[in-house]
Amino acid sequence: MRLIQNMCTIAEYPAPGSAAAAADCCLGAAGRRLVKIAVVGASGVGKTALVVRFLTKRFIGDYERNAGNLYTRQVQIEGETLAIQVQDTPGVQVHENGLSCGEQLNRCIRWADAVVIVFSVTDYKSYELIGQLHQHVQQLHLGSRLPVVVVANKADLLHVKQVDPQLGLQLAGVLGCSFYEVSVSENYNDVYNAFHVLCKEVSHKQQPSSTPEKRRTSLIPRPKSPNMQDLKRRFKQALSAKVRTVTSV
Ligand SMILES: Nc1nc2c(ncn2[C@@H]2O[C@H](COP(=O)(O)OP(=O)(O)OP(=O)(O)O)[C@@H](O)[C@H]2O)c(=O)[nH]1
Repeated sequence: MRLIQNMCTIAEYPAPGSAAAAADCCLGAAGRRLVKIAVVGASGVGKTALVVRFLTKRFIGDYERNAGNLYTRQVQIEGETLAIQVQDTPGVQVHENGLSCGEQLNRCIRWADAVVIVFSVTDYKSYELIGQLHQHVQQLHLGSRLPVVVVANKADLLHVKQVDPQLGLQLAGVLGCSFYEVSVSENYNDVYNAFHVLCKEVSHKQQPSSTPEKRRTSLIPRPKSPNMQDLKRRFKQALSAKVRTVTSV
């Protein structure tokens, strides 16, 4: 769904893949490091609500159909301010022979540095999609394992619950992802934490484990420590020279 009007706190960005988007692909505003996140999942699971909550802290409850909007905010990760772009996506369709991800959705996934896969605890089918969606995401990023967080939404709707969150937790564990059960309508902190953990993961991935400078330093051979025999010999030489000097005086 598309965010309803009047979100003046959110800056809208050009669609992924456009020339304007390509221009700021690595650095966000003010030269900050940029983390690009796509939010995917079945229709109606609360993707737009999740994005809006993360960006504005507000739950509005009424959203238009998704127009594939891209939004931005800044987040502090380990003392650094990162620019974050969040891409809301159209709901994934399911057909007899599996997932049907349109080209728009695939483009968003390819563009992203990380993905939030959302399902609703009130919709078992949306949960069943998670495994396939995760596989699809990784296939579009062959060669580099994309950070993914699985989010189980609508935890407040206990009376119509169809999925035990434990199932989500187990599945996320099998897929090697973090897992958050949230109620977008009732709790901002869990939503924030889900995005925060993902940003942290991307941030660590973006930073090379050791800088070229460090690597070069580690390649310079360290001076050999003198061996004990040599030390003893030199010590004896110095001692006898001193004795000679003393006796000659
Ligand atoms: N009770 C409750 N309702 C929620 C929650 N999150 C979202 N909703 C409602 O679920 C409905 C669908 O939310 P959307 O954010 O539009 O879902 P979507 O995944 O973007 O849907 P598509 O655009 O069709 O893919 C809306 O009526 C929201 O108000 C939640 O945590 N609790």
